[in-house]
Amino acid sequence: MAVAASTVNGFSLTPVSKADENYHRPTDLKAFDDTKAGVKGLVDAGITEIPRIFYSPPENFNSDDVSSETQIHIPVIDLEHIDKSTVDRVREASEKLGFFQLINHGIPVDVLEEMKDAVRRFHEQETESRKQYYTRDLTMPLIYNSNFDLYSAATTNWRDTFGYISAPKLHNPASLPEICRDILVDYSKRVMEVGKLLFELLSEALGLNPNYLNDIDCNEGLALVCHYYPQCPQPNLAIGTSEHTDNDFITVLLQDHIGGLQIRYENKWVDVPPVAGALVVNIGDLMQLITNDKFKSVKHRVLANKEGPRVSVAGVFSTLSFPTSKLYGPIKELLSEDNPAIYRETTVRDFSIQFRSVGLGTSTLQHFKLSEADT
Ligand SMILES: O=C(O)CCC(=O)C(=O)O
Ligand SMILES: [Fe+2]
Repeated sequence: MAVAASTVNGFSLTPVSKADENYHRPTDLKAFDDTKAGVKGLVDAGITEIPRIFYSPPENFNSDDVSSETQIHIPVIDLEHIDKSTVDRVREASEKLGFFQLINHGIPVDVLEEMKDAVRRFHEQETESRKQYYTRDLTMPLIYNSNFDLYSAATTNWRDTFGYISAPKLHNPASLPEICRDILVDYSKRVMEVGKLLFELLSEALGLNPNYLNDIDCNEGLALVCHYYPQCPQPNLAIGTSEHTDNDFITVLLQDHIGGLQIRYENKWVDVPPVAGALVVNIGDLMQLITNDKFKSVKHRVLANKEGPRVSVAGVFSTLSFPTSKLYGPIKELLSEDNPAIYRETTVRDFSIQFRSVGLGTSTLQHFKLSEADT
Protein backbone atom coordinates (compact mmCIF):
# COMPACT_ATOMS: atom_id res chain seq x y z
CA MET A 1 0.00 0.00 0.00
CA ALA A 2 1.25 3.48 -0.84
CA VAL A 3 2.07 5.65 2.14
CA ALA A 4 2.25 9.40 2.39
CA ALA A 5 5.71 10.90 2.11
CA SER A 6 5.25 12.46 5.54
CA THR A 7 5.73 9.13 7.32
CA VAL A 8 8.80 7.74 5.55
CA ASN A 9 10.96 5.95 8.11
CA GLY A 10 9.26 7.88 10.86
CA PHE A 11 10.58 11.23 9.66
CA SER A 12 8.47 14.11 8.57
CA LEU A 13 8.94 14.86 4.91
CA THR A 14 6.42 17.40 3.73
CA PRO A 15 4.16 15.92 1.04
CA VAL A 16 3.69 18.04 -2.05
CA SER A 17 0.04 18.71 -1.36
CA LYS A 18 0.73 20.67 1.84
CA ALA A 19 0.43 24.42 1.74
CA ASP A 20 3.57 26.49 1.25
CA GLU A 21 3.60 27.86 4.78
CA ASN A 22 4.13 24.35 6.17
CA TYR A 23 7.23 23.81 4.11
CA HIS A 24 10.59 24.45 5.73
CA ARG A 25 13.21 23.20 3.31
CA PRO A 26 16.19 22.89 5.70
CA THR A 27 14.13 20.78 8.13
CA ASP A 28 12.94 18.49 5.36
CA LEU A 29 16.45 18.13 3.91
CA LYS A 30 17.77 17.11 7.32
CA ALA A 31 14.91 14.64 7.84
CA PHE A 32 15.62 13.09 4.45
CA ASP A 33 19.39 12.93 5.12
CA ASP A 34 18.81 11.36 8.54
CA THR A 35 16.93 8.41 7.00
CA LYS A 36 20.30 7.38 5.43
CA ALA A 37 18.22 5.41 2.96
CA GLY A 38 18.39 7.87 0.06
CA VAL A 39 15.80 8.30 -2.68
CA LYS A 40 15.71 4.50 -2.91
CA GLY A 41 14.29 4.50 0.64
CA LEU A 42 11.40 6.74 -0.46
CA VAL A 43 10.59 4.50 -3.41
CA ASP A 44 10.80 1.39 -1.19
CA ALA A 45 8.29 3.06 1.14
CA GLY A 46 5.87 3.23 -1.78
CA ILE A 47 5.49 6.99 -2.18
CA THR A 48 3.25 8.10 -5.02
CA GLU A 49 3.97 11.82 -4.68
CA ILE A 50 7.50 13.12 -4.48
CA PRO A 51 8.45 15.17 -1.39
CA ARG A 52 8.61 18.88 -1.91
CA ILE A 53 12.41 19.03 -1.53
CA PHE A 54 12.70 17.36 -4.96
CA TYR A 55 10.68 19.99 -6.78
CA SER A 56 12.73 21.33 -9.64
CA PRO A 57 12.06 24.81 -11.15
CA PRO A 58 9.44 24.69 -13.96
CA GLU A 59 11.90 26.09 -16.52
CA ASN A 60 13.59 22.66 -16.48
CA PHE A 61 10.50 21.18 -18.11
CA ASN A 62 10.06 23.54 -21.03
CA SER A 63 9.47 21.34 -24.07
CA ASP A 64 10.46 24.15 -26.49
CA ASP A 65 13.88 23.83 -24.98
CA VAL A 66 14.50 20.32 -26.24
CA SER A 67 16.19 19.91 -29.58
CA SER A 68 14.06 18.31 -32.25
CA GLU A 69 16.89 18.60 -34.71
CA THR A 70 18.00 15.18 -35.69
CA GLN A 71 21.19 16.48 -37.27
CA ILE A 72 22.89 17.01 -33.91
CA HIS A 73 24.48 13.72 -33.03
CA ILE A 74 27.04 13.03 -30.37
CA PRO A 75 29.89 11.49 -32.39
CA VAL A 76 30.65 7.81 -31.82
CA ILE A 77 34.40 7.34 -32.23
CA ASP A 78 35.76 3.86 -32.95
CA LEU A 79 39.17 3.18 -31.40
CA GLU A 80 39.69 -0.09 -33.27
CA HIS A 81 42.09 1.61 -35.71
CA ILE A 82 43.54 4.85 -34.44
CA ASP A 83 44.86 7.23 -37.07
CA LYS A 84 44.87 10.93 -37.93
CA SER A 85 41.15 10.94 -38.59
CA THR A 86 40.55 9.63 -35.04
CA VAL A 87 42.50 12.60 -33.65
CA ASP A 88 40.57 14.97 -35.95
CA ARG A 89 37.24 13.63 -34.69
CA VAL A 90 38.33 13.91 -31.05
CA ARG A 91 39.41 17.51 -31.69
CA GLU A 92 36.20 18.46 -33.47
CA ALA A 93 33.99 16.93 -30.77
CA SER A 94 36.03 18.46 -27.92
CA GLU A 95 35.87 21.93 -29.49
CA LYS A 96 32.22 21.86 -30.45
CA LEU A 97 30.12 19.61 -28.20
CA GLY A 98 32.55 18.71 -25.41
CA PHE A 99 31.09 15.18 -25.63
CA PHE A 100 31.72 12.06 -27.68
CA GLN A 101 31.16 8.33 -27.31
CA LEU A 102 33.85 5.66 -27.62
CA ILE A 103 33.52 2.15 -28.96
CA ASN A 104 36.27 -0.50 -29.10
CA HIS A 105 37.86 1.25 -26.14
CA GLY A 106 39.32 -2.00 -24.78
CA ILE A 107 37.02 -2.66 -21.79
CA PRO A 108 35.18 -5.94 -22.42
CA VAL A 109 31.38 -5.91 -22.37
CA ASP A 110 31.22 -8.38 -19.47
CA VAL A 111 33.28 -5.99 -17.32
CA LEU A 112 30.92 -3.12 -18.19
CA GLU A 113 27.92 -5.30 -17.33
CA GLU A 114 29.42 -6.42 -14.02
CA MET A 115 30.19 -2.81 -13.10
CA LYS A 116 26.58 -1.73 -13.71
CA ASP A 117 25.33 -4.81 -11.81
CA ALA A 118 27.54 -3.93 -8.85
CA VAL A 119 26.03 -0.42 -8.72
CA ARG A 120 22.54 -1.96 -8.67
CA ARG A 121 23.61 -4.54 -6.06
CA PHE A 122 25.02 -1.89 -3.74
CA HIS A 123 21.95 0.32 -3.87
CA GLU A 124 19.52 -2.59 -3.71
CA GLN A 125 21.08 -4.45 -0.79
CA GLU A 126 19.21 -4.48 2.53
CA THR A 127 18.66 -0.90 3.68
CA GLU A 128 20.31 -1.60 7.04
CA SER A 129 23.49 -2.84 5.32
CA ARG A 130 23.58 0.11 2.93
CA LYS A 131 23.07 2.64 5.73
CA GLN A 132 26.41 1.84 7.36
CA TYR A 133 28.16 3.47 4.39
CA TYR A 134 26.01 6.61 4.37
CA THR A 135 28.34 9.51 5.09
CA ARG A 136 29.39 13.01 4.09
CA ASP A 137 32.91 12.44 5.44
CA LEU A 138 35.21 12.69 2.44
CA THR A 139 37.97 10.73 4.17
CA MET A 140 35.95 7.49 4.10
CA PRO A 141 37.04 4.77 1.62
CA LEU A 142 33.53 4.57 0.16
CA ILE A 143 31.18 7.53 0.35
CA TYR A 144 27.49 6.75 -0.07
CA ASN A 145 24.86 9.46 0.18
CA SER A 146 22.09 11.20 -1.70
CA ASN A 147 23.06 14.55 -3.24
CA PHE A 148 26.66 15.42 -2.25
CA ASP A 149 25.49 19.05 -2.28
CA LEU A 150 22.23 18.42 -0.38
CA TYR A 151 22.67 21.42 1.92
CA SER A 152 24.18 23.87 -0.59
CA ALA A 153 22.35 23.28 -3.87
CA ALA A 154 19.04 24.96 -4.73
CA THR A 155 17.60 21.74 -6.18
CA THR A 156 17.61 18.26 -4.68
CA ASN A 157 18.15 15.57 -7.29
CA TRP A 158 16.26 12.30 -7.67
CA ARG A 159 19.46 10.30 -7.30
CA ASP A 160 21.64 8.37 -4.84
CA THR A 161 25.36 7.94 -5.30
CA PHE A 162 28.38 6.14 -3.95
CA GLY A 163 31.90 7.17 -4.75
CA TYR A 164 35.30 5.56 -4.52
CA ILE A 165 38.66 7.25 -5.03
CA SER A 166 40.97 4.82 -6.78
CA ALA A 167 43.92 7.10 -7.55
CA PRO A 168 46.12 8.50 -6.19
CA LYS A 169 46.01 5.55 -3.82
CA LEU A 170 44.38 6.32 -0.49
CA HIS A 171 42.66 3.26 0.87
CA ASN A 172 43.21 -0.43 1.08
CA PRO A 173 40.64 -2.13 -1.20
CA ALA A 174 39.92 -4.50 1.70
CA SER A 175 38.08 -1.60 3.34
CA LEU A 176 35.55 -1.53 0.47
CA PRO A 177 32.19 -3.34 0.74
CA GLU A 178 32.52 -6.88 -0.50
CA ILE A 179 29.40 -6.50 -2.63
CA CYS A 180 31.29 -4.34 -5.17
CA ARG A 181 34.95 -4.51 -4.13
CA ASP A 182 36.49 -6.64 -6.88
CA ILE A 183 34.82 -4.88 -9.77
CA LEU A 184 35.58 -1.40 -8.40
CA VAL A 185 39.26 -2.28 -8.35
CA ASP A 186 39.23 -3.99 -11.76
CA TYR A 187 37.07 -1.38 -13.50
CA SER A 188 39.19 1.51 -12.14
CA LYS A 189 42.35 -0.03 -13.58
CA ARG A 190 40.71 -0.38 -16.95
CA VAL A 191 39.31 3.16 -16.94
CA MET A 192 42.82 4.38 -16.09
CA GLU A 193 44.07 2.72 -19.29
CA VAL A 194 41.30 4.28 -21.37
CA GLY A 195 42.11 7.64 -19.73
CA LYS A 196 45.78 7.37 -20.60
CA LEU A 197 44.89 6.73 -24.23
CA LEU A 198 42.36 9.57 -24.25
CA PHE A 199 44.89 12.03 -22.84
CA GLU A 200 47.26 10.99 -25.66
CA LEU A 201 44.58 11.61 -28.27
CA LEU A 202 43.60 14.91 -26.66
CA SER A 203 47.28 16.01 -26.54
CA GLU A 204 47.63 15.26 -30.25
CA ALA A 205 44.34 17.01 -30.94
CA LEU A 206 45.87 20.11 -29.31
CA GLY A 207 48.97 19.82 -31.53
CA LEU A 208 51.10 18.82 -28.54
CA ASN A 209 53.40 15.86 -27.94
CA PRO A 210 51.16 12.78 -27.35
CA ASN A 211 52.52 12.40 -23.79
CA TYR A 212 51.90 16.03 -22.85
CA LEU A 213 48.71 15.69 -20.78
CA ASN A 214 49.85 12.46 -19.11
CA ASP A 215 53.21 14.09 -18.30
CA ILE A 216 51.48 16.97 -16.51
CA ASP A 217 49.55 14.32 -14.55
CA CYS A 218 46.02 14.85 -15.87
CA ASN A 219 45.65 11.08 -15.30
CA GLU A 220 46.95 11.15 -11.72
CA GLY A 221 43.57 11.04 -9.99
CA LEU A 222 40.51 8.91 -10.68
CA ALA A 223 37.28 8.66 -8.72
CA LEU A 224 34.41 6.35 -9.65
CA VAL A 225 31.10 8.04 -8.96
CA CYS A 226 28.33 5.45 -9.11
CA HIS A 227 24.84 6.87 -9.57
CA TYR A 228 21.50 5.18 -8.99
CA TYR A 229 18.35 6.93 -10.28
CA PRO A 230 15.29 5.14 -8.90
CA GLN A 231 12.08 5.18 -10.91
CA CYS A 232 10.32 8.48 -10.25
CA PRO A 233 6.53 8.64 -9.73
CA GLN A 234 6.43 12.28 -10.93
CA PRO A 235 9.28 12.70 -13.45
CA ASN A 236 7.79 15.96 -14.67
CA LEU A 237 8.50 17.58 -11.27
CA ALA A 238 12.00 16.36 -10.41
CA ILE A 239 15.39 16.17 -12.07
CA GLY A 240 17.86 13.26 -11.87
CA THR A 241 20.99 15.42 -12.03
CA SER A 242 20.76 19.21 -12.26
CA GLU A 243 22.45 20.95 -15.14
CA HIS A 244 26.16 21.32 -14.45
CA THR A 245 29.61 21.05 -15.94
CA ASP A 246 32.15 18.56 -14.57
CA ASN A 247 34.96 19.95 -12.42
CA ASP A 248 37.61 17.51 -13.68
CA PHE A 249 39.95 17.11 -16.67
CA ILE A 250 37.72 14.55 -18.38
CA THR A 251 34.90 12.21 -17.39
CA VAL A 252 34.59 8.69 -18.79
CA LEU A 253 30.98 7.70 -18.22
CA LEU A 254 29.32 4.31 -18.40
CA GLN A 255 25.53 4.63 -18.73
CA ASP A 256 22.93 1.88 -18.96
CA HIS A 257 20.16 1.50 -21.55
CA ILE A 258 17.53 3.75 -19.87
CA GLY A 259 18.63 7.16 -21.19
CA GLY A 260 17.97 10.64 -19.83
CA LEU A 261 21.42 12.22 -20.18
CA GLN A 262 21.26 15.46 -22.18
CA ILE A 263 23.80 18.11 -23.14
CA ARG A 264 23.22 21.81 -23.71
CA TYR A 265 24.04 22.82 -27.26
CA GLU A 266 22.98 26.06 -28.94
CA ASN A 267 20.40 26.74 -26.23
CA LYS A 268 18.69 23.36 -26.61
CA TRP A 269 18.90 20.07 -24.76
CA VAL A 270 20.31 17.28 -26.93
CA ASP A 271 20.05 13.59 -25.91
CA VAL A 272 23.13 11.46 -25.40
CA PRO A 273 21.54 8.19 -26.52
CA PRO A 274 22.71 4.97 -24.86
CA VAL A 275 24.96 3.02 -27.24
CA ALA A 276 25.54 -0.61 -26.18
CA GLY A 277 29.12 -1.20 -25.07
CA ALA A 278 30.12 2.46 -25.46
CA LEU A 279 31.67 4.88 -22.99
CA VAL A 280 30.65 8.54 -23.02
CA VAL A 281 33.57 10.96 -22.73
CA ASN A 282 33.26 14.61 -21.83
CA ILE A 283 35.59 17.52 -21.36
CA GLY A 284 35.63 18.92 -17.81
CA ASP A 285 36.23 22.43 -16.48
CA LEU A 286 39.93 21.82 -15.71
CA MET A 287 40.53 20.77 -19.33
CA GLN A 288 38.74 23.89 -20.55
CA LEU A 289 40.96 25.92 -18.22
CA ILE A 290 44.28 24.41 -19.36
CA THR A 291 43.27 24.60 -23.03
CA ASN A 292 42.28 28.26 -22.57
CA ASP A 293 38.72 27.57 -23.82
CA LYS A 294 39.77 25.57 -26.92
CA PHE A 295 38.06 22.46 -25.54
CA LYS A 296 34.61 23.04 -24.08
CA SER A 297 33.26 21.83 -20.77
CA VAL A 298 29.60 21.60 -21.76
CA LYS A 299 26.57 21.70 -19.49
CA HIS A 300 24.65 18.49 -19.11
CA ARG A 301 21.88 17.03 -16.94
CA VAL A 302 19.95 13.82 -16.37
CA LEU A 303 16.15 13.69 -16.48
CA ALA A 304 14.17 11.76 -13.90
CA ASN A 305 12.27 8.86 -15.43
CA LYS A 306 9.17 6.79 -14.70
CA GLU A 307 11.25 3.86 -15.81
CA GLY A 308 14.08 2.75 -13.60
CA PRO A 309 16.35 2.33 -11.89
CA ARG A 310 18.92 3.91 -14.19
CA VAL A 311 22.55 3.40 -13.23
CA SER A 312 25.68 5.17 -14.41
CA VAL A 313 29.34 5.25 -13.42
CA ALA A 314 31.27 8.48 -13.91
CA GLY A 315 35.04 7.99 -14.05
CA VAL A 316 36.20 11.39 -12.86
CA PHE A 317 39.80 12.24 -13.81
CA SER A 318 40.86 14.59 -11.04
CA THR A 319 42.80 14.38 -7.79
CA LEU A 320 39.85 16.28 -6.25
CA SER A 321 40.72 17.54 -2.76
CA PHE A 322 43.83 15.38 -2.44
CA PRO A 323 46.60 17.70 -1.17
CA THR A 324 48.90 18.70 -4.01
CA SER A 325 50.84 21.84 -4.80
CA LYS A 326 50.98 21.45 -8.58
CA LEU A 327 49.57 24.45 -10.42
CA TYR A 328 47.43 24.23 -13.54
CA GLY A 329 46.90 27.18 -15.84
CA PRO A 330 46.45 27.68 -19.58
CA ILE A 331 49.13 25.61 -21.40
CA LYS A 332 51.88 28.01 -22.52
CA GLU A 333 52.35 26.27 -25.90
CA LEU A 334 48.76 27.11 -26.78
CA LEU A 335 49.00 30.80 -25.94
CA SER A 336 49.97 33.67 -28.24
CA GLU A 337 49.49 37.40 -28.50
CA ASP A 338 46.12 36.75 -30.13
CA ASN A 339 45.25 34.08 -27.57
CA PRO A 340 46.29 35.38 -24.15
CA ALA A 341 45.59 33.43 -20.97
CA ILE A 342 41.95 33.75 -19.86
CA TYR A 343 42.38 31.93 -16.53
CA ARG A 344 44.69 32.15 -13.57
CA GLU A 345 46.59 29.14 -12.27
CA THR A 346 45.06 26.93 -9.60
CA THR A 347 45.70 23.70 -7.78
CA VAL A 348 43.20 20.93 -8.46
CA ARG A 349 42.39 21.00 -4.75
CA ASP A 350 41.43 24.70 -4.73
CA PHE A 351 39.40 24.17 -7.89
CA SER A 352 37.52 21.24 -6.30
CA ILE A 353 36.89 23.05 -3.04
CA GLN A 354 35.38 25.95 -4.98
CA PHE A 355 33.13 23.50 -6.89
CA ARG A 356 31.94 21.70 -3.78
CA SER A 357 31.26 24.92 -1.92
CA VAL A 358 28.63 26.05 -4.40
CA GLY A 359 27.18 22.71 -5.56
CA LEU A 360 25.96 21.62 -8.98
CA GLY A 361 24.87 24.32 -11.38
CA THR A 362 27.21 27.19 -10.57
CA SER A 363 30.20 27.78 -12.82
CA THR A 364 33.54 27.05 -11.20
CA LEU A 365 35.49 28.30 -14.21
CA GLN A 366 34.08 31.81 -13.89
CA HIS A 367 35.71 32.06 -10.48
CA PHE A 368 39.17 31.45 -12.00
CA LYS A 369 38.85 33.95 -14.87
CA LEU A 370 41.48 36.66 -14.98
CA SER A 371 39.92 40.07 -14.62
CA GLU A 372 40.74 42.98 -16.96
CA ALA A 373 43.05 44.33 -14.27
CA ASP A 374 45.13 41.12 -14.27
CA THR A 375 45.81 41.11 -18.00
O1 LIG B 1 24.36 9.86 -14.76
C1 LIG B 1 24.83 10.38 -15.75
O2 LIG B 1 24.64 9.94 -16.89
C2 LIG B 1 25.68 11.64 -15.66
C3 LIG B 1 26.19 11.94 -14.29
C4 LIG B 1 27.02 13.17 -14.29
O3 LIG B 1 26.82 14.07 -15.06
C5 LIG B 1 28.14 13.31 -13.34
O4 LIG B 1 28.37 12.42 -12.50
O5 LIG B 1 28.85 14.32 -13.42
FE1 LIG C 1 28.50 15.44 -15.07
